[in-house]
Amino acid sequence: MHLTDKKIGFIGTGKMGESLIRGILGAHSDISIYASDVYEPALEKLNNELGISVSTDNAHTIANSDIVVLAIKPQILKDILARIKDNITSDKLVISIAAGVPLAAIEDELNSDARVIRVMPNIAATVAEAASAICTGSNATKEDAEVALDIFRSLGSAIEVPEKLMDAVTGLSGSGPAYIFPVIEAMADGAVYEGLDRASAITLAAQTVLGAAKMVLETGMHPGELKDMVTSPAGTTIRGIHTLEESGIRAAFMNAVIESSTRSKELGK
Ligand SMILES: NC(=O)C1=CN([C@@H]2O[C@H](COP(=O)(O)OP(=O)(O)OC[C@H]3O[C@@H](n4cnc5c(N)ncnc54)[C@H](OP(=O)(O)O)[C@@H]3O)[C@@H](O)[C@H]2O)C=CC1
Ligand SMILES: O=C(O)[C@@H]1CCC=N1
Repeated sequence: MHLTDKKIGFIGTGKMGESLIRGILGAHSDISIYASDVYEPALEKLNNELGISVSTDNAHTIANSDIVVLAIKPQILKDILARIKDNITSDKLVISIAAGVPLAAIEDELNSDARVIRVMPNIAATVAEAASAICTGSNATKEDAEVALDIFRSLGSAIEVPEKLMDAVTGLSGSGPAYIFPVIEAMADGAVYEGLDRASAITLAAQTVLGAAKMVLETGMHPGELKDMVTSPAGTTIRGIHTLEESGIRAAFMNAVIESSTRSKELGK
């Protein structure tokens, strides 16, 4: 099975829908993508820039697709599912990326044979560096899971997890890019304070985050050990680390992930 044999439809072309569409087209330029949304200017932009087929009619998108990605807000998911229920036949694979919404809640709104997979990607799909996790619904086959993993691995990395861990994934990697953007901005601010120009400061800060992440992924070393490689005794780095620890950086990041996971659980209720 090749992904390019599949036609993918997007319901919702907001921030995440567009990110996934751009990422998928970057990885598979000849794939057929259909998309619908209520906001016509967003559709026109995607049609003009990417040449994909667009419509304001979700039924049209579904009819043309083998895989239907639900990229709409969790709060309106139930309403939309009720409206598209009879368009989702068992020959289609449904992928929901809605934060918090459990597979059972989605399956309850669809016909009993609906094949559903839940995925938590992140916005870095735009540049094929997303970190995604998937879990499978009661009718999804092994092949469906492979198809979903293929799609999201082509957008970065993807793993399968038990559904009970999806809120933790949401708090960590789903929301995570938004924790790191301010870190990059703030690090650059520090260098601007010290006299570096803004553009150079942002480039150096972003490359520093990218390089640190790549070292963790490629060396397999523990982040603490990598940190120790940078901190010379009585050097510059340990002074910076001391300040960060005084500011409670570890608790701040842990709490961000925990609070975001808690909000994901709330969205599922
Ligand atoms: N943003 C992110 O980084 C991530 C988001 N997610 C999940 O992705 C989903 C989408 O989030 P995001 O892209 O940020 O949200 P957006 O609001 O940017 O996108 C949702 C889009 O759906 C449109 N829409 C509303 N009603 C309908 C309808 N009836 N039919 C078709 N389209 C409709 C909205 O239009 P309008 O605005 O006019 O209402 C909007 O363009 C959410 O469930 C979120 O939890 C998951 C991982 C990361
Ligand atoms: O903030 C949100 O709710 C969505 C889900 C994960 C990232 N953005």
